Amino acid sequence: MSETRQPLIGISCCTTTVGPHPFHMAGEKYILGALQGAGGIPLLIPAVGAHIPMDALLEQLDGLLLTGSPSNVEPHHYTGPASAPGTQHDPGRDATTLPLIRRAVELGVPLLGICRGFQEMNVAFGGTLHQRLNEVPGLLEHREDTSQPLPVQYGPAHEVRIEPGGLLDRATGCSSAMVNSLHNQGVNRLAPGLQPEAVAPDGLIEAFSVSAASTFALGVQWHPEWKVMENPFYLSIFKAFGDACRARAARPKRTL
Ligand SMILES: N[C@@H](CCC(=O)NCCCC(=O)O)C(=O)O
Repeated sequence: MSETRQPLIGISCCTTTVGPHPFHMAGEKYILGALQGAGGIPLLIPAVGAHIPMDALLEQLDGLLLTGSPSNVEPHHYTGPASAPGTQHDPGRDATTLPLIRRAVELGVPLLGICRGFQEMNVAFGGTLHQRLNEVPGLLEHREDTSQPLPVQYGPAHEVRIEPGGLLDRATGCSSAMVNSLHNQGVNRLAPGLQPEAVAPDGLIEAFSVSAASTFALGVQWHPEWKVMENPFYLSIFKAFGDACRARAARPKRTL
């Protein structure tokens, strides 16, 4: 009997430029989250949109990790008003992740979306985003204080209440938890077919699952990848994702 192989986890990249050259990159904390938290082999997915053969890629992948990013999803993807001048966008990333998310769910590839990745999941399934949470009456401050060192920026910022009996409850065994908060966009209208899994004290949806998914498909607005091995709540999310990836890795795989 052969041992289950280590799952291959695709990680979404952002585009950037180094000197005059375009690059595709993903933050190290996401790579370590896939490697150490989920126990997978990380594979960076370049943000080249339709140039990537999506079905062939997803057939090889056992999981898909959608990273955070300073850039925002372009609002035309959710028929939102134009972004404020100076807003950072990444059309290559949008063109890659939005179709990839929909197809991953159709093909039963486990999915974990973080921050921008969580927002992408909502948009991919037809939801809308608040573009500037700080201008929405009644909401907490969800942005990080960028004048502080990183460990402070990624420190606990607010509580989330976890929906009893949901995917996140089953994954973590927690009814509430303290989470970090480093974003200024958020769920406005939740997409059809997404199930709230955690809510901030101001009512903002902070986690959801995909009701129709045949496997683990969770989005979280916070950053569980931050020092994942040191935070049992964050680690339990990556472990549950990793378990789903291992289950997929155990299936017979087609060769390309
Ligand atoms: N731009 C969006 C998403 C915020 C986000 O993902 N931040 C993470 C940045 C750091 C990193 O790459 O991990 C918003 O402002 O809501």
